[in-house]
Amino acid sequence: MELFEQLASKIKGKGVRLVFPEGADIRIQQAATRLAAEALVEPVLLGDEATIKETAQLEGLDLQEIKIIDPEKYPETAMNEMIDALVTRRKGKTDAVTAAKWLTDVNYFGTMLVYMGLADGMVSGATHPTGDTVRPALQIVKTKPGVSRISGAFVMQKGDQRYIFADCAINVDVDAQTMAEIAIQSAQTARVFDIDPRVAMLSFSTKGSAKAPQVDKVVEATKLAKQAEPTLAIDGELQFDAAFVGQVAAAKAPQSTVAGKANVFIFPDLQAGNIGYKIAQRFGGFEAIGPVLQGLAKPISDLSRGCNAEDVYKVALITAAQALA
Ligand SMILES: CC(C)(COP(=O)(O)OP(=O)(O)OC[C@H]1O[C@@H](n2cnc3c(N)ncnc32)[C@H](O)[C@@H]1OP(=O)(O)O)[C@@H](O)C(=O)NCCC(=O)NCCS
Ligand SMILES: CC(=O)OP(=O)(O)O
Repeated sequence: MELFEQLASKIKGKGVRLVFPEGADIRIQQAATRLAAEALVEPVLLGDEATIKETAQLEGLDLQEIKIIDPEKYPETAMNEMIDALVTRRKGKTDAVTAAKWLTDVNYFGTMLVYMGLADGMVSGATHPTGDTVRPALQIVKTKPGVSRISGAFVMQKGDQRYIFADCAINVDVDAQTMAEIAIQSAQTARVFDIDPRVAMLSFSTKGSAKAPQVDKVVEATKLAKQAEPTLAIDGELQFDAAFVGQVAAAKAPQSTVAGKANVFIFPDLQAGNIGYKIAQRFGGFEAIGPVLQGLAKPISDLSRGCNAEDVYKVALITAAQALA
């Protein structure tokens, strides 16, 4: 069964409540109506009800079955409870005035619905940049036990080829420890998507071909990841061609058991990761699904602003499956 059919069969009829803060966006509405019609998700759209319905009507979409919450008209008692919960969660870092201000932002409001258990997950980022989408989750939902940094992976898919790229979305620069943690998290993400992970720690150098502090970081990260998970198939530092192409691997890293056959690619910083996935997507014709946020305590997913309704639908399936995991 194809990946998204598998996810759909897992979540169908389970009543997973996903909040979509960008309720007036047509791509969100198209995905939400499809998810509701297929009984995969119970979508909750945030925003001004009249605007949301006007957009839907123009596109001929029927939102009868879909819940809409206008944060501006949220009942006063419920809003006060939300402010209190946010202030308590922030443990002295955020006062009630700031909390009330934050909650005028749909991403904070949606994140609080998830944090308070009033929704099971959230999908946003079709119109908001990643920072604005994920910051509330980093501040409020925070990491799962045992994880120190959240990161963003993409599932890159074309035909029967499927790979994981990370971090392509969150950590602007990483030290060796964080890069090692991202590698381990990404191997776990790979298993969720039926990929048996072989992890390449990417660099502009292969096995000492160049000397620079940036290369040392990748070597150190590889060592730390191996120490943390000795059975994981992981190697570095590797250039992308050595990681991916058998012939190049034979020349550049003949001793490596990962080189030439890697399927999980860990980038040394966000410049490389974000540029890398977009090149594979736009030149290489790969579908880029994600970013799938790794390490959050509750599922909140970001979208690329370049997404279409199909991307929103797929990210929603992943988010709903994470909510049931
Ligand atoms: C994600 C991002 C917005 C966080 O930046 P920020 O808001 O300036 O982060 P701060 O350092 O102020 O931290 C805010 C909170 O989030 C937490 N946080 C930040 N990054 C985190 C991470 N990777 N994992 C876990 N927590 C994190 C901090 O600990 C802090 O928590 P606190 O308020 O409880 O102390 C920022 O790293 C960013 O812009 N990344 C790039 C996003 C992007 O544009 N990607 C490309 C497109 S996908
Ligand atoms: C993931 C990503 O690059 O997002 P955006 O295109 O919205 O910046």
